Amino acid sequence: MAHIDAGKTTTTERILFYTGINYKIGETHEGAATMDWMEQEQERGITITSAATTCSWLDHTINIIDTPGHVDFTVEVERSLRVLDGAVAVFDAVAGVEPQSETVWRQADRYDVPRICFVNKMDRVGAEFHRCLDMIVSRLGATPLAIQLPWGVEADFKGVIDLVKMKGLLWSAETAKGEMYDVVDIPADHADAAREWRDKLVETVAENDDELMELFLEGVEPTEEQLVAAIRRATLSSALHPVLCGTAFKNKGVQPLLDAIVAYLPAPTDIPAFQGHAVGNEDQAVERHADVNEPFAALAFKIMSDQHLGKLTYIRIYSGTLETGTGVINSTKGKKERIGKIYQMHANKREERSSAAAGQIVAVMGLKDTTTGDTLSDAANPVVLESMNFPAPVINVAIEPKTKGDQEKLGTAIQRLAEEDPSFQVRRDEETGQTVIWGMGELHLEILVDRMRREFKVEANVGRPQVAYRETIRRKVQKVEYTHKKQTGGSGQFARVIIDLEPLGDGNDGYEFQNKVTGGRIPREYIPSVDAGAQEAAEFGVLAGYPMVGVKVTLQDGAYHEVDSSEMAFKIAGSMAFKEAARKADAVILEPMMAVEVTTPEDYMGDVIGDLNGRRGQIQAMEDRTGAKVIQALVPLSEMFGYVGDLRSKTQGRAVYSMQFDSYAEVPPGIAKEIVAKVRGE
Ligand SMILES: Nc1nc2c(ncn2[C@@H]2O[C@H](COP(=O)(O)OP(=O)(O)OP(=O)(O)O)[C@@H](O)[C@H]2O)c(=O)[nH]1
Repeated sequence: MAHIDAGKTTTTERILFYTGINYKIGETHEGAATMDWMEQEQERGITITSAATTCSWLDHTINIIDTPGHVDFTVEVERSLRVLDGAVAVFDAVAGVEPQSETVWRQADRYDVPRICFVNKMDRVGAEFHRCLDMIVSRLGATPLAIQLPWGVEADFKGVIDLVKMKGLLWSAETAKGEMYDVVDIPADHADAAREWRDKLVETVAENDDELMELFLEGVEPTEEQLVAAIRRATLSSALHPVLCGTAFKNKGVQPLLDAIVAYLPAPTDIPAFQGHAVGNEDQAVERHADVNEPFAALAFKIMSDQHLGKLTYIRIYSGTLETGTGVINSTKGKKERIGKIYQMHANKREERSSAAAGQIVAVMGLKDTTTGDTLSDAANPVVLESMNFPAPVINVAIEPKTKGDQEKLGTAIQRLAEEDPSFQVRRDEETGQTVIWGMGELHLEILVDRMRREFKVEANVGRPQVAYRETIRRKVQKVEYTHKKQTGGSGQFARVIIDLEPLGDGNDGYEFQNKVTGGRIPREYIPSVDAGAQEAAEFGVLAGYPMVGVKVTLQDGAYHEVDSSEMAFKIAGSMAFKEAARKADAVILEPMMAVEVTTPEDYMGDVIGDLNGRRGQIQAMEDRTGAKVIQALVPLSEMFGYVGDLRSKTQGRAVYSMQFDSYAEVPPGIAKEIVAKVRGE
């Protein structure tokens, strides 16, 4: 996991090469990386989907998921962190801890994933290992544990000083692919630093591990075995994060990284328990362990449609075993599923297996109803494992098929892509008849549209990206009454409802419904219809057609008619009452705010800040970073379109920026008016 371009894919390619999976190293900038197998990934040199692969090192099986760094694909990181037991955070030795590395670090905190750090690109001009250590402290609030020091830097980077073994690891032959390195005595010019940092290492570990502390207090130098065991314990408890360095591109430092993965990151059996709950009862905890003798339980974390095979579901097996042709239950949805085939995946290649067991990550074919986040379990012993969080999409675009034929293909494409990607949503605007697709950012939507064209042969006109606004209310309104009454020919329609509508508050962006009608004033069977009607109305807001979030509907009272009432009548009444109440409750529009970070030479700082202010940005912080200024600001997404070009021309291409979603905030009244007027075509 890392910020974009830190070198995750390059490092993974080296790993596949050294572990014997690949015979050739695929370079990302040549479009040949195994892990970036999608056409779009190879063209753009970035990772979009997280490919899963399996390799073996020192008699251990390692499952790797190479995740994307671009913030638009954060959902991929989320699901990977949910199913992996450990992570390697890759940093660029020049840029250090960048904003997206901070985000993924926090995601890993949330899932309590132990991590080690790899400071990559030590060969680049400006590389600084120690600054990176400092930034791990200042930006991530974490405790780095340097278990290596760089041996040389930039063009002179030769290898690493191993502070655990107290040896030098030297890659001497630049032409070879770094398969061989020599273990030598620490060179004299690095001896003092090595001693100093070795002492620091032992001290830091001792502070976080009682066993080592005892030795330390007795003044006994720990053996290599004792030290490794103590580092492992401190890493598994996330107290410390071992830090290594190297240059994946120049083939130095990757094998010791693999050694460290085996030595310090957890095996499934190191995890005390995997948490879940009983079916239908979230309060009743159920635990699973990495044990083949326990009942089968697995989490589906990714769906991929393969043009030849159909739907592949990636699962992480937590307990028990799974065999082809057997039945399991999707305990999240309460549906039976049959396991067609089981594959061990190597990026987009696969090997068929007859069974798989606890600890493994495999793809299975034949599942019908399972979507990302669902638990599959033994039918006799169902459990629902903790699922994952998915962020809300912040941007949308209207898409219009060119011909009738394209219309059908578009439907299929959208359905398949939405199955794969939980951060991709679709809505049909009832009034305009337009299909609107929602995603995480411009790049995300661009890739989706591109995939529709290439993989599903859909020709379509695509509108300009729009900000995904939302609506909410500011105050509570009580006893809003609506009566739906219609007399057309035969039986009429009658339904009366009285509702309260209030903000949920506390940043809660959900929807809640409570029924307080008693004494049969509205028959039981009609209550869900009122709820459904209100939800349908909420989906299209009352100001500008955006989803209304953060509201609670309380059904207080109502009336029905023996003959003329129906579910439909109550649904309409629910919907109309909701709209009327929302209009009275001071509805407002919310807009996504982005956390923007700009790194610029000092000369342009004034221009950059002025420009951000002009975009309604609020400057949050400014700091120095080796010859440059870093500006952090909160800016509405609607003001950020085209920022790439503007920043480039204002700073002669010398500033860079990154941005990610931060929160939703109320749109100032003047701008809200403009948004409403635009939607209404005024
Ligand atoms: N100088 C130097 N360049 C490197 C090194 N490692 C990777 N690169 C280059 O940095 C660029 C980005 O590398 P990737 O491996 O694609 O980075 P990534 O983190 O996988 O990027 P995303 O998946 O798009 O987030 C490529 O041009 C690599 O060749 C390194 O150790 N030194």
